[in-house]
Amino acid sequence: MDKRALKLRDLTVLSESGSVLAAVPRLDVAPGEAIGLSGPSGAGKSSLLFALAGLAPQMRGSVLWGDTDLGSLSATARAAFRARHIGLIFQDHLLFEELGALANATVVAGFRPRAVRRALRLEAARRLSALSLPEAARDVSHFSGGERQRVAVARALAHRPSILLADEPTASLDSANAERLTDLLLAEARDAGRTLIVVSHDPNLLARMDRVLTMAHGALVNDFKGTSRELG
Ligand SMILES: Nc1ncnc2c1ncn2[C@@H]1O[C@H](COP(=O)(O)OP(=O)(O)OP(=O)(O)O)[C@@H](O)[C@H]1O
Repeated sequence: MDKRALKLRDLTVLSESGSVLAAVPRLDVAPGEAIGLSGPSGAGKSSLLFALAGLAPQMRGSVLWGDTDLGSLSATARAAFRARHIGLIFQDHLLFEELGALANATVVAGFRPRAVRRALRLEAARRLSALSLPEAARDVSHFSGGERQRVAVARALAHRPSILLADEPTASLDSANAERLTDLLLAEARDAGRTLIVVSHDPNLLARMDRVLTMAHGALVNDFKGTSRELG
């Protein structure tokens, strides 16, 4: 079954101590849809995005990518699913400062079988050079904000995932770099038919998504696709 299709059913995302961070009774995302997730600070957007990657501290209910329910998998099986199907771009990039761009972009290789690691490294190197990044071996600590963000994109895409999740990818960029990154994310999603879900406050980015979901107080309050639809 197509892993790019997302179904949430009675999802509750909880903190380590059991407080509710986000609750979504029902949500369906079609394969290849580009979704923006907006809403005020503290609304639960990152918590929901992390749950979609199987990284919530705790959760109840179902996060179904195709026929795989992340909630029913062990932590090891969730990590394996992520390494195969999900590309993640974190807020503030979360790069390993002491490593070069290529080492950062191929971190996921450690979670994949030996047989696919070489292909993955080649793909990461190809992407870095296509993104015009400086010397792949140089520590990323010396990179500019835009360059760091491109390393994060190369890392998210090196294993050719069918799902791309990004948490405020343009937050630390100037407007020209933000627009370039939005172009890149949408091209990567559309060219390969990837499902793209992006948490963002950036109105320019949100305006270019197929559909924008708005959250408040841990709940989805609006689902906008061409014509606004208030959720009951
Ligand atoms: N692990 C956790 N334990 C306890 N509280 C948490 C945890 N993670 C997030 N929170 C709290 O849950 C709320 C939602 O956080 P979240 O990061 O999901 O919001 P957000 O909508 O992404 O906000 P922002 O736009 O500021 O990034 C916040 O009040 C946050 O402090």
